Amino acid sequence: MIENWKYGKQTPEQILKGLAAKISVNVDDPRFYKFMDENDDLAFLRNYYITPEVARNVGKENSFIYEEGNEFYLDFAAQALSWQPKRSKELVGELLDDWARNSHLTYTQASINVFNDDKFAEKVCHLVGAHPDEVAIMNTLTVNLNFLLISFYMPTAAKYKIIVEEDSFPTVIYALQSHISQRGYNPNDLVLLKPHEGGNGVQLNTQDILEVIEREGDATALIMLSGVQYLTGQILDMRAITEAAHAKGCMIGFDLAHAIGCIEIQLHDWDVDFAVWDAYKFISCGPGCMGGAFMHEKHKDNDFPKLIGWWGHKAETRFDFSNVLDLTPGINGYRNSAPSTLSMACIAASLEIYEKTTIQALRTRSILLLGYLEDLIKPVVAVHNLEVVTPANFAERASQYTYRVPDLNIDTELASRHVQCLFHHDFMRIAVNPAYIRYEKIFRVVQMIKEVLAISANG
Ligand SMILES: Cc1ncc(COP(=O)(O)O)c(C=O)c1O
Ligand SMILES: Nc1ccccc1C(=O)C[C@H](N)C(=O)O
Repeated sequence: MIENWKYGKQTPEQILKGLAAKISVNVDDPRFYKFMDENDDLAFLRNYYITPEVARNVGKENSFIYEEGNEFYLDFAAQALSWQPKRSKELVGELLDDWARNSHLTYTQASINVFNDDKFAEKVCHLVGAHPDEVAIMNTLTVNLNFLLISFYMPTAAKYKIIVEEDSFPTVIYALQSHISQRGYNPNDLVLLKPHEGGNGVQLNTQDILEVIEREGDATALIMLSGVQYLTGQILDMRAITEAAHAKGCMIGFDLAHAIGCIEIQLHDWDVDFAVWDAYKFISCGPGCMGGAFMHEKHKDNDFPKLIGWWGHKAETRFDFSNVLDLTPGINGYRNSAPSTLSMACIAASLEIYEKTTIQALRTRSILLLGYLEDLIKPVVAVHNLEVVTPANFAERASQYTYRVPDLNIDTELASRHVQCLFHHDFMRIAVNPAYIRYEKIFRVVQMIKEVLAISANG
């Protein structure tokens, strides 16, 4: 599942221990995070982002993150929104200036962005392991999912079910149910993948999924899963599941919201039928920014039902304004409207950063950062008897660490310490953006969690 782990059989724990031994300290010693931050090949990347700051002297003098010179926020909510690239404002500003100066879209620099949205697909495709013409930059995740379900959910009397995770992000369930109802089937025709029995009540197991596909596949039209499960950070084995889906004649799609920018993905080689993502999570393109969609090139000339608009017409003749459609083959034929140039400017700013590194390098950094977090937090969660639901095997987890905090009201305490992470029910989810989180920040967030849990236990 992990394609390019440069450390052979060593776990992140072993690597970190080995590095700490080299400078004769323990992993939990502050000298270790200093050493790691000073010797980090990707440390330069964070300079391309604006560090969130707020007014400093708001009290809490006793807490050491408030020392002069320290960054204020401890940002671990990359699964909702990531830092702003410095270039975003510049590029959006250029666009706004251009718009102010020129009254007609075709005379502005904006037009260059709008008319070349194909160029953006060329830059994004390597993040999902696709060919350029298998990727379209368009809409937002749920909209793309709804568009693609029109094509990829084609139920028949004998083959009409959809397999999906029980703990899927709700939008996926809503979208699937709406399609099932519209085609006259029953929303209960969703086959829900349950967490592994005897496991921690949340994690899935590849073997279980393959068994469900074996059992239900003949009556199943579509399998729709996450690439990375949003609650646990678990990576699903997209290659194995896709193979099993196809063996049963099912279409398969993935929600990559928490996967893009975090893990290595090879949609083309794995033969995935379609995938959708948004761009405001790990890849920092800004709140509500346009996302993207993938459709395998084998479906390029499909005659599936689909929704069509003028931006799907071939670019060369789109502006002939003929009423005779000449559709762009592949996923780019699914584009309906002219893209949002403001979104494009933000995407451009973020992609400039991704061009300075590789997804393999980011994944390696993310594994080590998460390994460090795990090393530090293990004793803390053990003391409080909290259940970790992120896979213990580093190859099976993306860039998030989750544990359950039943009956512990620690979210407001953490927020008041400017720790940003996400809470869902009793899940506490700490997401680490490998593009800018430093080892020091991880050290500090664990200190905060320790402090807050101690208060909660005593209170
Ligand atoms: C796993 C997952 N899928 C889908 C979405 C919805 O994305 P959008 O708001 O772009 O439709 C989110 C987050 O908002 C998500 O975390
Ligand atoms: N778009 C948002 C707007 C507001 C608050 C959260 C979100 C999220 O994206 C939640 C996230 N996707 C999650 O994994 O819970």
